[in-house]
Amino acid sequence: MHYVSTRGEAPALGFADTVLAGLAHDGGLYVPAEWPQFSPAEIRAMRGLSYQDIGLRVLAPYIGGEIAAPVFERLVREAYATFRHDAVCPLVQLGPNNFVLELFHGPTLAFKDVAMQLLARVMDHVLAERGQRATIVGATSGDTGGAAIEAFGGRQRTDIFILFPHGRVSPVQQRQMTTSGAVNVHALAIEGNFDDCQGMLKDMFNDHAFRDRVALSGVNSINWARIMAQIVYYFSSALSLGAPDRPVSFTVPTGNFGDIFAGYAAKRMGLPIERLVIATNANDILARTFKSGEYKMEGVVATTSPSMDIQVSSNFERLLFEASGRKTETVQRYMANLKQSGTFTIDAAGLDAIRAEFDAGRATEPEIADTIQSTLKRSGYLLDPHTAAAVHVAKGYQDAAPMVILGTAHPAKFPTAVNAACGVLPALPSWLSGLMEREEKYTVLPSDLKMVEDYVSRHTRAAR
Ligand SMILES: Cc1ncc(COP(=O)(O)O)c(C=O)c1O
Ligand SMILES: N[C@@H](CCOP(=O)(O)O)C(=O)O
Repeated sequence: MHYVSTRGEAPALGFADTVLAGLAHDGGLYVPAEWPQFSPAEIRAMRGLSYQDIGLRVLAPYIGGEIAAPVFERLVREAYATFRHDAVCPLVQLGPNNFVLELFHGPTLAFKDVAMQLLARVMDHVLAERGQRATIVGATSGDTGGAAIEAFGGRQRTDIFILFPHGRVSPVQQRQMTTSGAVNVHALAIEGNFDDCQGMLKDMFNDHAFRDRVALSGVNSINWARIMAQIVYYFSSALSLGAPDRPVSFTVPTGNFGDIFAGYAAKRMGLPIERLVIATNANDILARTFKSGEYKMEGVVATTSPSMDIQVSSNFERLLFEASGRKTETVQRYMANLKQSGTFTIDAAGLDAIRAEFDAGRATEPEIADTIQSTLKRSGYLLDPHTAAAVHVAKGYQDAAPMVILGTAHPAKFPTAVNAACGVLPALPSWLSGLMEREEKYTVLPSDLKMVEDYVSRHTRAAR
């Protein structure tokens, strides 16, 4: 297996190089050169397997033999031993044909742990084999940062710098990033929003001198390994509901488009998926694009689902690549327009291709609050605001296929919003109970590329 850039001007790479590269050298994102295929019989044969064993089968073609099978098996088993539920990602039934896939039983209570726990182990293994170190820089709207710090904190071969928007993450999210205490962890509160943080991260990757000097790597979903690991739970949940003999639909709370792109990948691999529904909060650029074909930035508003307060949805580029028939010139044109004028228009064929695979809807703040309240009343189930956005949007798509809503965060990460919506104050699980009392350590920096690069250069131990 090798991986190609969505912009077509970077060398194709094998699995390990793709993981270390993060973003391609031409500014594009890596995607598999072809989608591995699973026949209905091969999918059927996964029924009844554990989450870990399904993962080993689904992920094997992507590794392409670059990590020896027994080693990869150990990494997978160690990664999911950190989860507090035997099923790793259990399904909970809310009503007839209606399910929540709980992705928040990992150490930081968000779906990011599913991929990050594996990515950290894979990266460590590759770096150790090569005798190298790496500097990891990540941008977060709240959850990726905590998951990355938890997964990479204390590791010998990496220093990790997480850029988060100052004052725009929940108090629990912030403490998960600022109280690690590990010497290789640096939490940077940036005076800006998530798009500013992610924009600077991409600029760092495109500053090749800096990138090479610090051996830059990324753990956002620009890194293919993040998407890859998230494909597994589409298989595991669909298998529990009768795949491949019964199609299943998914509604996914969406920001950076990584999670739902993993669903698209599962479909391309042969998993029968009826609908893939994009659910946004009030920052609805994806829902608007789906309707009009015009991707148009309008500024971000702060919501009770802060992790989805995103305008520049990085993985949408992977979809544009597929929807254009893998025409890298088309992707380059769209991305150049976006950079220049904050907008681009998807051509008719591309838009038809996207509409053939996806549906999309948005949830307003009152709709999210109402959904938290009514779901608690009707099903006795407490949603976090991100999952609630998806539950609201999914209501418009109830048909014959079971609908699986991706439960991306535990409600205790957003206690104020949940309490305001339904009067219940969700408590943190016991292993995190001291979190809010721990001492914080973080540095506030302006949204200024040179200042952030300078900070990273001075504090990394991987500089050449
Ligand atoms: C809790 C939560 N839900 C949903 C999302 C959106 O996921 P994605 O960015 O993969 O679309 C995020 C952040 O990305 C998140 O942290
Ligand atoms: N919502 C995310 C934003 C970054 O997403 P990623 O999946 O690209 O890492 C967050 O919580 O940080």
